[in-house]
Amino acid sequence: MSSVEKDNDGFYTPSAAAPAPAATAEGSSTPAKEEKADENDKSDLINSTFEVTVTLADQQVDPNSPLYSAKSFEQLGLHEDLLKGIYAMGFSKPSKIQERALPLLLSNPATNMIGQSQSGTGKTAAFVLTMLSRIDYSINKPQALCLAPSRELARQIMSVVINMGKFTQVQTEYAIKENLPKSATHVTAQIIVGTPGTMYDLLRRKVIDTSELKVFVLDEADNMLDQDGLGDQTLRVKKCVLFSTRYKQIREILNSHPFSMLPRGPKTPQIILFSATFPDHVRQFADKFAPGANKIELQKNELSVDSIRQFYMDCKNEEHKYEILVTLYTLLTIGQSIIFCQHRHTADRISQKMTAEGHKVASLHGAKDATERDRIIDNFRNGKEKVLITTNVIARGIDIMQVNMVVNYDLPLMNERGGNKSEDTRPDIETYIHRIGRTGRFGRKGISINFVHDRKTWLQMEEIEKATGKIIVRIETNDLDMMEEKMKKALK
Ligand SMILES: Nc1ncnc2c1ncn2[C@@H]1O[C@H](COP(=O)(O)OP(=O)(O)OP(=O)(O)O)[C@@H](O)[C@H]1O
Repeated sequence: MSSVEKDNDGFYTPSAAAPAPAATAEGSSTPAKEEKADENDKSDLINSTFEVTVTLADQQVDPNSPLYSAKSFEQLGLHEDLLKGIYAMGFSKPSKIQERALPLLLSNPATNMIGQSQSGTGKTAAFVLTMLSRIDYSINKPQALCLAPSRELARQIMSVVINMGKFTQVQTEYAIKENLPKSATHVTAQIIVGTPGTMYDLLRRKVIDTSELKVFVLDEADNMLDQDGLGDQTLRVKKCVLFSTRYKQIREILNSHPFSMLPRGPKTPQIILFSATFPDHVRQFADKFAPGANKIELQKNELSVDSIRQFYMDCKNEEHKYEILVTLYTLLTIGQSIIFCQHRHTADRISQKMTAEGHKVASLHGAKDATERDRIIDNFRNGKEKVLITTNVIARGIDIMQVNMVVNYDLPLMNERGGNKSEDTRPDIETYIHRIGRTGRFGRKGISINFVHDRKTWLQMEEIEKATGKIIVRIETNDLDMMEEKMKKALK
């Protein structure tokens, strides 16, 4: 049986086991430290720094900023090798979520965590450092699994694991389509990062043995647990994991004390859930998924960072939306920008049309094959492409500092989440928050522009404004100079 993997842009595609590929440059396997560092240089997934206008006022010393911390990384009890990795990445102080979460994540006995913090505030480092801290480097067995909703995000997380762990002996593997582990029977890597369908497939076929598992992370946890999203597949992964650890516990007890009583509760790995959003309907489920968790939560009015200025443009109709986008092209290429559409075919259509008219844009969505997806996102990451037209597939987690503009060509709607809600035209508030969070990373300035073109879309935007508590300012579409001036001012 081949499992089914659901992309974040709402489509199911089979994730049958593909033949194991040769090791790739993005860290599908990391046999030796030297090789790893070298591979990193080549893949350069998170290091591109071209043309970034960093306007970081020192938010890390402002107690009201999500980037603030009263502590240093040394005070968080991290191993020296990890401190070296952190400093090599250019981090000097922890952010608020790192300062608050890491002591809880690293304390013993290990306790589950449900952590919420705005997009771009450093959640990845918090869970990556936990994985790297908890594994026993002398054991060549999987000890930390991390699930993410898209292959792009899984690759990015892997890049952080490899960079932060570059002074350790960590070995890593992917569980994503077409980057399957080199060994078809037995994974020896300690950290595995992947998407839930492929991870489940590898667990089910016992290619991944989780009897030594210490940490189980869900990044973008609300999306990973949502029954309209990836919830079923994530649950299956968890069941496999729990079965395996419980089985090992029973075996150990019976081997040493054949007549002893079995302990009541199963010995489970530490479960870590992180996201910028935890809507009410997922919160209860998250509590069950990560029982007894320490919690770090945001208030509803704190969901997005203030450094992202939000605008809207009144378009006359669908065709006018396209015209405005083309008019914006010069502004879109000042830094880098991501244009979000509702459907794959819209993303393709717009990008084909703009390309034919001489503009340089790329499109990315879940219908493209894995190699092409990797090539497109890597080109965007290293600045070869400046404008990316896409679907919700990269709405979450993708961290590219140079992105200073996000355009919601179509507003995100609940019916894109899947299920049978094709009539549901309510705005998808969480996806909106994640989409605009692709800009304004770690204190940078960014702007988001929503296109509205009729009463329905206007009301949807109003609902978003109410739910997020942030004002969305109108920009005139017929005064180009004023538009440019307003937008440049917002980015200063
Ligand atoms: N302490 C730090 N000092 C400097 N930069 C940091 C620090 N922590 C994280 N960063 C950088 O901030 C950026 C955003 O971090 P990260 O991607 O972990 O955010 P996130 O909270 O997971 O966002 P999202 O909700 O969008 O997934 C990254 O480029 C990361 O390298």
